[in-house]
Amino acid sequence: MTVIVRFAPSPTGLLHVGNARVALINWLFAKAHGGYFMLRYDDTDQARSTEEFAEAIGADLSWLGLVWDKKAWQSKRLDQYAAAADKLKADGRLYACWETPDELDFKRKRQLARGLPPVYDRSGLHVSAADRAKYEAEGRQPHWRFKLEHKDVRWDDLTRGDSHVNCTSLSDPVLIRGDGTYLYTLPSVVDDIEFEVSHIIRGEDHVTNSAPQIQLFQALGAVPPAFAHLPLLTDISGAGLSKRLGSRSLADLREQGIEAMAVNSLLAKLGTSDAIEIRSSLDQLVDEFDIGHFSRATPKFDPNELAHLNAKLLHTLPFSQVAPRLAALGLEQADEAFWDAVKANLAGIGDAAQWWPVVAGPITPVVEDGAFLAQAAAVLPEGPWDHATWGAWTNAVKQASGRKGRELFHPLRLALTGRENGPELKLLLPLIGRDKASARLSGQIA
Ligand SMILES: Nc1ncnc2c1ncn2[C@@H]1O[C@H](COP(=O)(O)OP(=O)(O)OP(=O)(O)O)[C@@H](O)[C@H]1O
Repeated sequence: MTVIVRFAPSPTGLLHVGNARVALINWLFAKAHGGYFMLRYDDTDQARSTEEFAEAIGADLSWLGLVWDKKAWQSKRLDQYAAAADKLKADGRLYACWETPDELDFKRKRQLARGLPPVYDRSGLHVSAADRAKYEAEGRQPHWRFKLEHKDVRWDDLTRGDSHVNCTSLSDPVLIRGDGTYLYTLPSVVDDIEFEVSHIIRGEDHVTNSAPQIQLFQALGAVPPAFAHLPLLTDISGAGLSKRLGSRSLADLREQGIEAMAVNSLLAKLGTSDAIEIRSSLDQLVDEFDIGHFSRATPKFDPNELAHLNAKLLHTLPFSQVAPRLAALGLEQADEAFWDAVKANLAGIGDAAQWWPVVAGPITPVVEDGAFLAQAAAVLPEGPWDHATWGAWTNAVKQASGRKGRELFHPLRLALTGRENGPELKLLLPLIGRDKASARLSGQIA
């Protein structure tokens, strides 16, 4: 069987880390099984969907490296949904209902007051021709419900195991609103059939939808795909994430200097039995992927954990990979030695910019003890300088001054870099060079 999966966001906001986790797991599942990943915009809600959000979602997925094999827009496929609706009507599985929202509300309240579950009573099935004519004359538009079979629907969920929903306790779902627009269910199933989706991997928010959807697959003459419902990712406080509220968006993370592979490394392993470690490529995550490793416990997104992974990742990146990005930060002259010196001290790649003046100048040195610095300047070695220079020089300063430890090193760092702490001076010193070092030790801006 060819594995075909889809990520189906509504373009109503920016992707958050929860959406990204589902997209990534779909993509990894497809690639681990030699299959295909589809991006499908669930944009039938024309009022809230925008082209800008659709583009931003595509850009976010591309940034993560989740290249899609196919892309579709539900708003361009309305004819297919109408054809499916016609078939369901002809088969007696889609029926018109004429209640107004107030009438439905009243019915629900009455049922609840009698201690009954607020399940739709199917009165739409028994509307007389006269009543129908009356409603039409009043200008009412019917909404359309899918007639469920009142039975238990079971499926073997790849994450939740044996799952079932008793459809007797569900209202027949509305598939088409009074204004003729489609709710999520019908377009989703029609697309999954047409695009031959083999596995639906999505958030747990869709578990109860699965039973009516399975019946809908069958009513449209198709075999339902396999399902995996993953627990929803929450914030560290346990609060939910929402695309519409703009929480934890990928765009924000990118803005903060977080690397795509740091996000992928975290989201591919969060909520699994595997250790969370930095991975430098999606291929590595594909090799390690097993959907059976995802647990049912609610995973929490911890920004500090991501920041920590990001710093670790930067440490592993070769200069060839970061050179264009350093250039984009205005550091065209930064070379491999600079990158190797600073990479361990960056929270985000943008931080490299703050270290550039330390090697290229000018900076204002911090002079704590001028006499000591003069003593140190006097024993500065002649060039050429390399990684051994710092050790040789500080040994000489130690001999000359009798200082050691922090008392020896800290004033040198303050003078040479103007900062309390930072990259290893062994690596920085040859980049600063003798002239600038000497000037800074005497308190000059250099
Ligand atoms: N917090 C979350 N954790 C994991 N998956 C999620 C989370 N929220 C949504 N998803 C999944 O993301 C996919 C895209 O869903 P959808 O576009 O409806 O996102 P959403 O964030 O729920 O949107 P909105 O906030 O606009 O309702 C679905 O598979 C959905 O189950």
